[in-house]
Amino acid sequence: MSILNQRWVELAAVKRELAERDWFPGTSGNLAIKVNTEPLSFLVTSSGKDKRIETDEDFLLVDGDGAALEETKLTPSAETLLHVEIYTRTNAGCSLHVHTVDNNVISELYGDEGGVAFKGQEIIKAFGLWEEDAVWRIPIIENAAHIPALAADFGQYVKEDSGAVLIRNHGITVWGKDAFEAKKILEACEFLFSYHLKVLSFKQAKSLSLRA
Ligand SMILES: CSCCC(=O)C(=O)COP(=O)(O)O
Ligand SMILES: [Zn+2]
Repeated sequence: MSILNQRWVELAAVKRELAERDWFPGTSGNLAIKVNTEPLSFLVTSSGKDKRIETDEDFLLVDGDGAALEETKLTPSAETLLHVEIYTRTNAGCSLHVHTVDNNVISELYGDEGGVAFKGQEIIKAFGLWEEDAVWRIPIIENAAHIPALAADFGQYVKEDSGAVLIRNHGITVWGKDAFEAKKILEACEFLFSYHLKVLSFKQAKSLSLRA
């Protein structure tokens, strides 16, 4: 199997798993996987499709500017430039972007602080942080309709070969050395968001019941 086909199969498997989690509401989300480093090329999801459905037009190959490398009627994801930032700034091999209610609520709750930090949670070992007092901080950037501006802002936080950035009231983009690592980071982030929101709501319910 060619590298291109191998990467297609890998990305299709991730897409299937994220779809099973219902992480692609309303056609949102986009995924990418690197095919070649020099010159850069990567597969990215076609824009505007229902990513829960599997077709042979799910991905297209683009270059380091995010432009299609083959004659196609498909349009690369509107957010391809964010994936370009990742592959041009790091050695990451896969990048994933999803919109969930939990990541949107967390981004709104902590957006004014420019980030959200998690500590004291076993799952942050998924980010390669093994120390007892380790802190995992996810930057939060403001959303922008102008994608080149959004990508430029996003790029400032793309420094390591794996990471995550929340886009306020939009979604999360994560990346890792390969599809396995990117998915692990995404799942760990969403676990932390869901846990945190549950704790906040139970604490509020408890304080209300103590006041009653
Ligand atoms: C209805 S979601 C709005 C666009 C977006 O944020 C997204 O993630 C999906 O865009 P794409 O062009 O990748 O389909
Ligand atoms: Zn999006």
